[in-house]
Amino acid sequence: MAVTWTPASDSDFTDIRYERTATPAGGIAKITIDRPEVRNAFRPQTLVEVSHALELAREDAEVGVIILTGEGPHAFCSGGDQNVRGDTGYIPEGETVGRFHVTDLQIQMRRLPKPVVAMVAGYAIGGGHVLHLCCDLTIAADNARFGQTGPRVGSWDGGFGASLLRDLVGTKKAKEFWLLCRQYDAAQALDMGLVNTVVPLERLEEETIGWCAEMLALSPFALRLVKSSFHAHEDGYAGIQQLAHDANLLFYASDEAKEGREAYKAKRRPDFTQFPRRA
Ligand SMILES: CC(C)(COP(=O)(O)OP(=O)(O)OC[C@H]1O[C@@H](n2cnc3c(N)ncnc32)[C@H](O)[C@@H]1OP(=O)(O)O)[C@@H](O)C(=O)NCCC(=O)NCCSC(=O)CCC(=O)c1ccccc1C(=O)O
Repeated sequence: MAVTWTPASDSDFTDIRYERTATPAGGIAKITIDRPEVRNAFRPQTLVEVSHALELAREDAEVGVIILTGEGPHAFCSGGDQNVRGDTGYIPEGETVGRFHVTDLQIQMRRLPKPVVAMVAGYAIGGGHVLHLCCDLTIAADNARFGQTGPRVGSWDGGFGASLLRDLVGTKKAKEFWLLCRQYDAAQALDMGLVNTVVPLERLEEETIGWCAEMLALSPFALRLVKSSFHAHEDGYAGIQQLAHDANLLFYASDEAKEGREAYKAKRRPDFTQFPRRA
């Protein structure tokens, strides 16, 4: 399915593009890291903008699925921009002290109650590889290459970069990624369960849209629960909290929960006897 993308924000993004398209089943948002001159490496500003765009997509009731991608055929993302890496983290322009903006972004992607799909052409390397790991699905072009470079450049990610990778490819292979810093092509990535499918580069967006359209045809709240169910185990207490709060959202619509609310407002004792104690 070929689609037309429309810029979808008043924000003055410098490092990304935020676009939307409408399909009969609902809207798709696309966030494109737009720094091809550095293989779409991210600097703090890039991540601030991605985070803002994710929030826009979350709050947009028309949007059901979000695509994260990189500009051009050469790279999805090559991780942290080594030119703005200081001794205190990655340093925003005009500031002297840095941090890892990617820490919060990874959590935001996991928390987001809509599926996030990585659309990968070219390199997904370093912190860029971790971003694809944090996406719910990955659609790869046949020129995609995956790998971690941390130990080569004096860095590592023992968070999602290790744990999610291990969940996908197994401990030995995940350690191989990190201990040898090799790169793996798209066929190898598919073989080891790192990506969902591989298609010719020229069909990458069409295929990704197809997967998004399939999800858009499904129950949005069921998709939300599927996502939080997976993360309940993977993300520990924070994952359980997300799933529990999602369930509570549903419970709020029940007569039983409404009785508690209405009784409180009416300053009377709640009458829960009308509700069955289900076996
Ligand atoms: C990606 C490459 C394999 C692509 O190779 P190639 O196609 O041959 O292109 P190049 O000629 O190498 O690159 C073109 C141009 O881009 C510049 N560039 C590429 N990547 C970066 C980068 N990451 N930072 C800055 N600049 C970059 C390159 O220098 C060239 O510029 P010219 O001026 O034209 O020469 C290859 O480019 C490559 O290996 N790149 C480096 C990959 C890398 O090591 N990335 C950093 C890994 S560390 C990291 O990402 C930490 C991230 C993070 O914030 C973090 C912190 C704490 C916990 C977890 C994380 C986390 O992992 O997320």
